[in-house]
Amino acid sequence: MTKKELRKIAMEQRKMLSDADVAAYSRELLRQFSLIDLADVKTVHLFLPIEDKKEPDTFLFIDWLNVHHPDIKIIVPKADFDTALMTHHVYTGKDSLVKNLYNILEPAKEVIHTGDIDLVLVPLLAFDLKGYRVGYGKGFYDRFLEGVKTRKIGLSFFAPAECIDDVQESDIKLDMCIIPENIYTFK
Ligand SMILES: Nc1nc2c(c(=O)[nH]1)N(C=O)[C@@H](CNc1ccc(C(=O)N[C@@H](CCC(=O)O)C(=O)O)cc1)CN2
Ligand SMILES: Nc1ncnc2c1ncn2[C@@H]1O[C@H](COP(=O)(O)OP(=O)(O)OP(=O)(O)O)[C@@H](O)[C@H]1O
Repeated sequence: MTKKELRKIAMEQRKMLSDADVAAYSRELLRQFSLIDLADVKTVHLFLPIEDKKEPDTFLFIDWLNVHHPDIKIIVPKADFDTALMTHHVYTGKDSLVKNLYNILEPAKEVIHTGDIDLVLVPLLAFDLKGYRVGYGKGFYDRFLEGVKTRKIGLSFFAPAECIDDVQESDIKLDMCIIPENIYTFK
């Protein structure tokens, strides 16, 4: 299927989820994530969930990391919709977040992280069995992940599509994708 078709289906599937579904699936995603070896990970980059879009609740991941891996630094993005580029900032707690025009929580302060990132939790609407993904269609994560040496792990509430037909040169492949029931690893 095409990205456009997969995007539409995923948006409809998400709309059907109740808040309780989102919470339960998010806990299952975290349970799967907790099975991954983080021994070499010093820095984790993650997206903050957009209210109303029924994204995985990554605040559960933040809380879990703070308890089980207190030395891991957490980085969150700030998106510039004029340039489709993101800057990356050390997460210092919920109090430091503000909502932008697109209802995305982002750090208010401009302390930019320029060091290495060992692992990125990648938002997506759909992914396929090769590890390609479909997002909201602005290419933010493709631009960000181009040329960054890091482990890329997608988070999805739904099982993979067989194949994304219109993959482009600029599309970045995931190393893994977590769904509530399973972890997919791509070569
Ligand atoms: N939590 C989270 N943060 C993220 C992403 C994401 O997928 N999830 N992004 C991943 O790349 C970037 C943001 N991408 C986005 C793209 C579109 C819309 C949005 O609200 N679109 C409108 C349509 C607006 C338009 O087309 O002008 C909508 O869906 O109603 C939001 C975020 C960066 N930050
Ligand atoms: N590295 C890049 N440099 C320039 N343009 C890019 C790059 N990556 C993607 N694009 C462009 O951005 C647009 C959106 O790409 P695509 O449909 O793959 O977005 P997406 O992966 O669904 O969205 P997102 O990454 O925001 O979640 C496309 O027109 C694509 O050509």
